[in-house]
Order: sequence, then C-alpha cells, then structure tokens
Amino acid sequence: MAKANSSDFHVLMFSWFAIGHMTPFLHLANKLAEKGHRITFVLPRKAVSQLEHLNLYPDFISFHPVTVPSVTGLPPGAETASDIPIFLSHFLSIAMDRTRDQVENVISSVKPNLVLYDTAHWIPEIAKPLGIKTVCYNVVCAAAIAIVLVPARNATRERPITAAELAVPPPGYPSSSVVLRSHEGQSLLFVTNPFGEGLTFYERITKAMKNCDAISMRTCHEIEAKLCDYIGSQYEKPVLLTGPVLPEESKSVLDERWGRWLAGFEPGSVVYCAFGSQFIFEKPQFQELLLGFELTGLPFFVALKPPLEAATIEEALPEGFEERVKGRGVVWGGWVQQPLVLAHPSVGCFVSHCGFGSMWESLMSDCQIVLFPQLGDQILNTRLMADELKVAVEVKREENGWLSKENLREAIKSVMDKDSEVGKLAKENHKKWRDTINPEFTNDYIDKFIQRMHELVE
Ligand SMILES: C[C@@H]1O[C@@H](OC[C@H]2O[C@@H](Oc3cc4c(O)cc(O)cc4[o+]c3-c3ccc(O)c(O)c3)[C@H](O)[C@@H](O)[C@@H]2O)[C@H](O)[C@H](O)[C@H]1O
Ligand SMILES: O=c1ccn([C@@H]2O[C@H](COP(=O)(O)OP(=O)(O)O[C@H]3OC[C@@H](O)[C@H](O)[C@H]3O)[C@@H](O)[C@H]2O)c(=O)[nH]1
Repeated sequence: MAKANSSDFHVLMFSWFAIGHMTPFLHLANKLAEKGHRITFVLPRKAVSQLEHLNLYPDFISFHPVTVPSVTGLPPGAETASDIPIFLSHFLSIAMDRTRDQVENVISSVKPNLVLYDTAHWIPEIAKPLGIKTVCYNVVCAAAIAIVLVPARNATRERPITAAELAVPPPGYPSSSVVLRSHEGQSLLFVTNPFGEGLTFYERITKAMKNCDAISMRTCHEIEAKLCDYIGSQYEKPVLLTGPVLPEESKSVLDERWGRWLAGFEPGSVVYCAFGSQFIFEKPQFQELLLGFELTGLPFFVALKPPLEAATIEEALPEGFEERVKGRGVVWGGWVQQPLVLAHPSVGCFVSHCGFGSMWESLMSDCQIVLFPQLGDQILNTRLMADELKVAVEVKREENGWLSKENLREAIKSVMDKDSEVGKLAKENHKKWRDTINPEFTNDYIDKFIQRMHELVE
C-alpha cells in the first residue's frame, strides 16, 4: 500500500453486531473524519437507521449495510445483540461470519489503507493478501482481555477453563486489585463455550488478536497502562490506544417529554438507571430493583427492557408500585438518549451495569455513580471505577449474587446523602478524573493513534 496522508487515508470498520461495539467504533470514525480521513463503516442493514444520528461527518463516513442472513437458533429479523437475549449471542456470531463474502466484496472494491475490526477474526485472511493492514480494536477494558483472553490461559475446547482456574489471574497478570472475587470466575466460564461455528469465544478473540498487525483498545495509560503492556507482550504486537474517544457535545436535544419531566425536579436530585443495549432482567430482580428506587424516596428515571417473563413494562411492575411512585418515578421500556439524560442538570446519580460505553459516559458526567455489573467485563469495569479510581460505589450482593432493594437503597443513599463521607470522596475523585480527561487529553490520544496508524501502513 502506498504512503497516505489524512485526505487519502481510507479506513474500513467492521465491529461486532452490538450497539455497545458499533457506537464506540462510530465515535472513533467521527474523530478520524474530523481530521480528514475517509471511513467505510460496514454494519447490519437495520443498524444504519439506529446509528445514523451519531454520524457527524456524513461526507467522510459512508455506511455500507450488509444483509444479516437468517440462522437456525436466531429469531427471524434479528440483526444485532439488542434483538436477542444474551445466551443467543453464539448464533449471532454465526450470522456475522456468514456475511464474510459481502465484507470481502466491500474490502476488495474500496481497497482501504487499513481495516479496524474486533470479533470477525477472519478479517486478516481477507486483508493480508490484498496488502491491507489490520487493527483489532477492542472496546472492552484491557483488564477483561488480560485476565482471560490471552495466550497464557491456553484454553481449548478439549480442556475448557474452570471457575477455579479463573479465580487466579494468568501468569504475569500485572494487577492485584483489578481481579475477580472468588465466586466471580463463574461469569467468565462462557469463554470456552462455542461462539460461532467450530470455535469458542476464547479461540475467536485470541485468533482475532494474533492475526492482526496491531492491537488497539479504547482505554488510556493513565488507567490501564500495565494491563495494556501485558496484552502487548502476550501477543507480541504493537498496542495503539485511542483513549476514551468521547463524542463532542451532541447537537441533538433531549426528547421534549423527558426534558420537561426532568426539569420538574431540583438540580442533581434525580436517579437515572439503565443497563445498556443487551441486558434483560428476570422479573423478580427487575421488581426488586424498582422497589429499591421506591425505598430511596428520590425521584427516578429507569430505562430498561421489559424483564424476561413480560412483554411490557406495565405488566412487570410490582403490585401498587405505579400509584405509590406517581409523580416522582418513571419506568420506560424503550431507548433513551443516555448521554443527554446524563447531561441534564436535574440528574444527579447514574445506576448502571457498567458496560464499557456507559462507564466512560458516567466518568465524563457530573453524576454520582452506582454500579451493579452483570456480565464478566462489566465486573472488571466496576473494579476499575470503584476500587482503582474510587469514583463509584458497587451495590452489595446477597450471598446468591442477587440484588436486594435494601442494598440498592444503601448504595444510592451513600452517594446522594449530602453529608455522606463516601459520597463526598467519590465526588472529589470523580471531579479529578473528569478534569484529567479533558478535550485536550482525548485529542492528544487521537493524534497519537492517527500517527501510529499512518506509520503502520507506511
Ligand atoms: C454465549 C454468551 O456469550 C457472552 O456474550 C458475549 C458478549 O461478549 C462481549 O464481549 C466481551 C465480553 C467479555 C467478558 O464478558 C469478560 C471478559 O473477561 C472479556 C470479554 O471480552 C469481550 C470482548 C473482547 C474483545 C473483543 O474484541 C470483543 O469483541 C469482545 C460483547 O461486548 C457482548 O456484546 C457479547 O454479547 C455472554 O456473556 C454469555 O454469558 C454467553 O451466554
Ligand atoms: O437506553 C439507552 C441504553 C443505552 N444507550 C447507549 O448504548 C450504549 C451501551 O453501551 P454499553 O457499553 O454501556 O453497554 P452494552 O451492554 O450495550 O454493551 C456491550 O458492549 C460493551 C461491553 O462492555 C458490555 O459488557 C456489552 O454488554 C451506551 O453508549 C449508551 O449511552 C442509550 O443511548 N440509551
């Protein structure tokens, strides 16, 4: 490939079919486009309309839709992880792999300088023969990769990883605080389960990282330096960090309906709760969570998918709940503009699953942060936020891992009560990090990333 400057540098992006992955890829695309790069963003057809509003440079970023084939095990019409319960992700990865011919056609015709991908481990097999460089861009924390998705784990289908093995970090793992607690190994057992035809999740991600020219991550040295170095040494690859890649202030405005409702409360008084684009509660836990909000006595805005056993939010509400919280609590079963909700002056607390996107959004917000992680990587994100940075509190679990309304109330009160020492400390630490991760800081990361991306293709 010839040497390219920004104006003729073309990047093709192809991420895992999940909003929590496509969104950060698109944030990065915007940053590259802002500095003159052209981007072809390959994504499921239905996702085009879901993400279009986040494309800030349509003259530079072209969406190229692929048709997601129907696959036995996937509900008809499912195209992204938001359309399915999490345990069907394996079938979605089969569908993604079956778009390979379509992706190969786009790469051959566009002939980008570089391809950025994550879960589609076969991208280098297409790009290499064409002389195109590849970067495996990971939008989960470095800790989540370092703790299990590294060659040192040497996990195979024939020898599935055990909870006892997961309770101990791999040889050379460089952190003693960002680790799993004894019972939490369970949440990573899935890595040696099938994830696509003929390979496990571990095999897929380690293959994706072994075959690329460089590994990239949406994180920064200030938070995860040692973990990033560890990954680089495990894979013997250069590691390019993009930093947090946060979008500029949105030009869109919050839905009038929510803006008006939130405006009816004191500044910093409302508790907002969301658990990302994938997670679905079981009904008893969903109800317990709502009862926890009721117990706080604070105004709250909950945006969650209806629980597993219910078609609508209304049918899943606890008995008499609607009447009791009338005027101070809203439970909404649809999508909300999360970054705009977090930026609303009335919102003072964010209760979250700590998906990596929500983690960065919460760190950049003014809100107090309460975390109740659900999946493996979210547990490690929570460790970073609550134990390393000390900007958040984690809700205590019952012995069986469940949420209790009392523990949720305690966690929220501990950060929302004006005279709480825990709350004061979290606020102070949070401010320090928010000030550190300023526009200059994020821009420096992008400039450095661009420089190294250009060096890679020279
Ligand atoms: C079959 C089900 O699989 C699981 O769902 C897959 C989800 O994977 C997410 O991506 C990662 C998750 C984790 C994790 O939970 C714990 C870890 O220690 C590491 C990771 O890594 C990744 C990851 C890493 C690198 C990369 O390039 C990636 O593309 C992903 C993904 O965000 C999410 O969308 C998937 O649904 C599931 O947890 C479940 O229990 C299984 O049933
Ligand atoms: O109602 C909503 C919910 C979510 N969102 C947005 O959707 C995105 C969700 O991404 P998150 O990373 O927080 O969470 P998801 O659960 O969707 O992510 C997925 O990929 C990233 C991993 O860290 C998570 O473990 C995985 O579940 C955020 O940018 C959030 O602002 C909304 O805008 N509105």
